[in-house]
Amino acid sequence: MCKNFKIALCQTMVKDDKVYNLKKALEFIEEAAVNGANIISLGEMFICPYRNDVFKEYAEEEEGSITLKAIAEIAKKYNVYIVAGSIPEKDGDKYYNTAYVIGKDGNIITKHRKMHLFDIDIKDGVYMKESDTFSYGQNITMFDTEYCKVGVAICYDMRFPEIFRIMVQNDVKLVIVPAAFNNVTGPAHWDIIIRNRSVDNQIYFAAASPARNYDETYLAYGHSSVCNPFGEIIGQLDENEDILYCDIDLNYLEKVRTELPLLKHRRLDIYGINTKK
Ligand SMILES: O=C(O)CCC(=O)C(=O)O
Repeated sequence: MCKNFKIALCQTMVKDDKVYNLKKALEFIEEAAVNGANIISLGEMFICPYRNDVFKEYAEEEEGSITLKAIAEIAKKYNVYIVAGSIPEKDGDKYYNTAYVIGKDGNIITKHRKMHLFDIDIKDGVYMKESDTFSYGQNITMFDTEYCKVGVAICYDMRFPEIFRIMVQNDVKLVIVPAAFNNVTGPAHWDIIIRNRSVDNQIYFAAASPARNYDETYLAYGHSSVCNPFGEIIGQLDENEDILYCDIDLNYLEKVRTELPLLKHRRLDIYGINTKK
């Protein structure tokens, strides 16, 4: 098993224009692949503005999806894994905020439907009610690679530590989270959550955001980040378009787990909940 590999987080600018957004995503993926990335992630809703009034208009069914076809082709061309940020998925009369994972052969390996929908109302801050459009995903999502098992969640999901502990119990060593925090909760919570999820679970944690578009009502925080298993942020962008590259070193992860054996020291006999594999 290869213990070292490179991930790239593509922080693209998202406009109210699907053709533009897809073209931009493909350009960034191509650049990341040429620069040696093995696993590439796009941000949450890289294909459409983060707004309830446009989600249904931008939504695609899995079968026949133009976006997925293009991402699959580029994954195969460059022999890379792609966590295709998220897109609005239409399934019958339901809609989901969905991250597709595409394998090196261009096939869909799995998909994560956002489990926790972002329904919040911070006075004079930010209002969002995703459940006006989307239905709840029902599954924790993990997939195997030749490097390690990888977990996938979407944005608000990252606030719920239970799912990452379950992932770790299933041997996940890297979590990738397409996300789009905002200019209120981003400065307050983004770094803390990323570092907490990493340090508690002794995993690499990568969060990929869209860039900030000042023409939009929802101002994405940007700041795509990667944190190592010791809780140190080893790479972070600002709010502008860019690609973040980070080397993942699983020997380092083992070193951290050996020197500070938190996972071994858990009192699973006492906690009594969520301890099953
Ligand atoms: O949790 C937050 O503060 C932001 C979440 C969010 O923007 C989302 O789930 O899309």
